[in-house]
Amino acid sequence: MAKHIEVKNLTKIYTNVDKEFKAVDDISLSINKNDIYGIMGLSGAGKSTFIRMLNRLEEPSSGEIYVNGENIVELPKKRLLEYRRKTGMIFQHFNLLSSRDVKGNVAFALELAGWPKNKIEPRVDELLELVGLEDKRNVYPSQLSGGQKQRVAIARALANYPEILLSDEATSALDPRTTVSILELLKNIQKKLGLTIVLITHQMEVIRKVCNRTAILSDGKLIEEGSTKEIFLNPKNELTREFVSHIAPETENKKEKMKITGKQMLKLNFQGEQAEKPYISDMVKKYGLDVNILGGTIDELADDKVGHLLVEILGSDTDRNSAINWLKENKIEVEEV
Ligand SMILES: Nc1ncnc2c1ncn2[C@@H]1O[C@H](COP(=O)(O)OP(=O)(O)OP(=O)(O)O)[C@@H](O)[C@H]1O
Repeated sequence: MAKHIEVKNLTKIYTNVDKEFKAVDDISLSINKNDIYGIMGLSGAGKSTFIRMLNRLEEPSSGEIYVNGENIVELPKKRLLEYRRKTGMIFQHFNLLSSRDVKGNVAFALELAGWPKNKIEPRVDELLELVGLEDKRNVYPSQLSGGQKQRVAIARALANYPEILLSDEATSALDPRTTVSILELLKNIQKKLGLTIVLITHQMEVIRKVCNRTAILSDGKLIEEGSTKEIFLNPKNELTREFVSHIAPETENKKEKMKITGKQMLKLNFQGEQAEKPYISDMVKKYGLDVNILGGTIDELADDKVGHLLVEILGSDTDRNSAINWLKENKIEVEEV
């Protein structure tokens, strides 16, 4: 995969009164071309500061950001403007101009970029079709729903054929159903236009639905990074585990009880097609065991699925061990919890 954005030791220090505060603390990561790269963290983790440094709406205190191999931290003003034009951005509160109608809002980005007048209208029509708003071209933002406003903002962000789209909590102000439709739109335009999308969110659902790679931030630091599949399948950090919690509260109680009674609970991690195959019933038949199923989930990811099952396997130690080995031979991860 070709690297599109490479961030090296990026740090942002704010000075409040005379105290220094690291909002982003020495983050290094790589984003490939055509990724939908999710950055997740709690409020105050540094997500906004991080993404705003990617187009230098925020100036880094130190570190480098290579985009197609060029360090954009060092870009002179004119080149920075050009780069920003090729890096669209959408926001939680849409940032539309209330005095302009839908077509005027989209045209604004083209006017700023110096497009000739006769080329603006056909491009606006093309963009409105792309986001499904052809019939709203003469409507003002105050007459639009949140989802429609975000579609206008997306059309505007795509106006100058960007290679990168930055999304700053674009679905946070939307209801769940509208969130899904905007995420679907992002997924479609990514494919259609070959974009690289970087999005920040505090919702793991957003990551699950659209992102192929994910970074988790906490207190300005990168605490985990990898394919979304790996993060859902095998979260390493405590906080990531919490975000991807596969274990319902009642199962947590059972887990505590089992600890007290000395019983062993296993977590089985399935991926892709495995998540739908009847491994447990096959294992029961093969080894003559009993299995107590304590909980389970299947997470549908953007382009894959992962499943988790919490079980207690009842039988002799030898049969149990053989069954566990058989699961492992079938490439199912088995974890003692
Ligand atoms: N201009 C600023 N001056 C001082 N501190 C700031 C400034 N901007 C952000 N911060 C601080 O930096 C930290 C990270 O903020 P940031 O907005 O990047 O976090 P976030 O993860 O996007 O949070 P949220 O989801 O709440 O927006 C916070 O503690 C915030 O108070």
